[in-house]
Amino acid sequence: MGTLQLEGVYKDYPGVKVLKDVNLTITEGEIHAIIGPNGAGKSTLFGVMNGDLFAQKGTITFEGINMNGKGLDFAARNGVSRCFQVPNVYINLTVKENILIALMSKNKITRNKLSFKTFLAPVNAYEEKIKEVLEEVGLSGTENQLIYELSHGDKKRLELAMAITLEPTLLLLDEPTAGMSPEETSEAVKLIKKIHQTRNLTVVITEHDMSVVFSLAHRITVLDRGEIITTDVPEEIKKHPKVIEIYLGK
Ligand SMILES: Nc1ncnc2c1ncn2[C@@H]1O[C@H](COP(=O)(O)OP(=O)(O)OP(=O)(O)O)[C@@H](O)[C@H]1O
Repeated sequence: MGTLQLEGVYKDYPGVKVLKDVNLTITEGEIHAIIGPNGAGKSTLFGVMNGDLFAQKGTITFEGINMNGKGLDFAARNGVSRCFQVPNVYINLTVKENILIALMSKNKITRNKLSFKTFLAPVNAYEEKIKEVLEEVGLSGTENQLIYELSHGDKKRLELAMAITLEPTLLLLDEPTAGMSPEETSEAVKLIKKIHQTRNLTVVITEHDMSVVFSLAHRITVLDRGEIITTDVPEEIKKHPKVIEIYLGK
């Protein structure tokens, strides 16, 4: 459970070759960080990992299931959830309604199959679950707030709540602390650690903030111009010449 395998993966956009022969195993239960300079292909790699993007060559399997290009819904149904750099939340709805949408999609209830009355009915049934998940991410009491009233950090917490509502075994977090204040960043690190532990998850993050990477990751993969330079434990990564060149400017 929870192992993601990429073998010989190539991903091009029209006229741009991005991922080149990517071979990577994300091991069950680890927190694995993907780092690299801007444009290295980190977001593209994420898109390929959860089937949002189709890799022209290679295989992507999660728990033995082929994920390549199968789409976000397929990934979510098979235990893979993703949070985006810019929180992917419904801005015209309340916090509670956002969680409700995630819960309903998990239970395959689609709005167009239901009358408005029955669409609203599950709210009561899910009330307890909504409360629990908001408490888990530190958003208790915000149920009826509209999204524009939330701080950036709280929008990220809400997106995380929506992702874990889907009960994934693999959670992909694309720059989980981007745009956060130092206080929000340190809270986000604590929250990711807690959720990883209590939910027994495999987690992959991309992140530019090396203090976040080194406080979270068990293993780190360095990506440069679409190629994996190395995958190793943090102590070794800190000594790697390419990492020193990119991140410490030497
Ligand atoms: N939809 C697209 N069409 C064409 N080229 C794209 C597309 N998306 C990304 N690229 C290009 O692919 C390369 C890798 O982009 P990607 O966003 O994956 O890198 P990244 O490492 O996540 O960068 P950053 O750290 O800036 O977010 C870049 O050269 C980018 O311009």
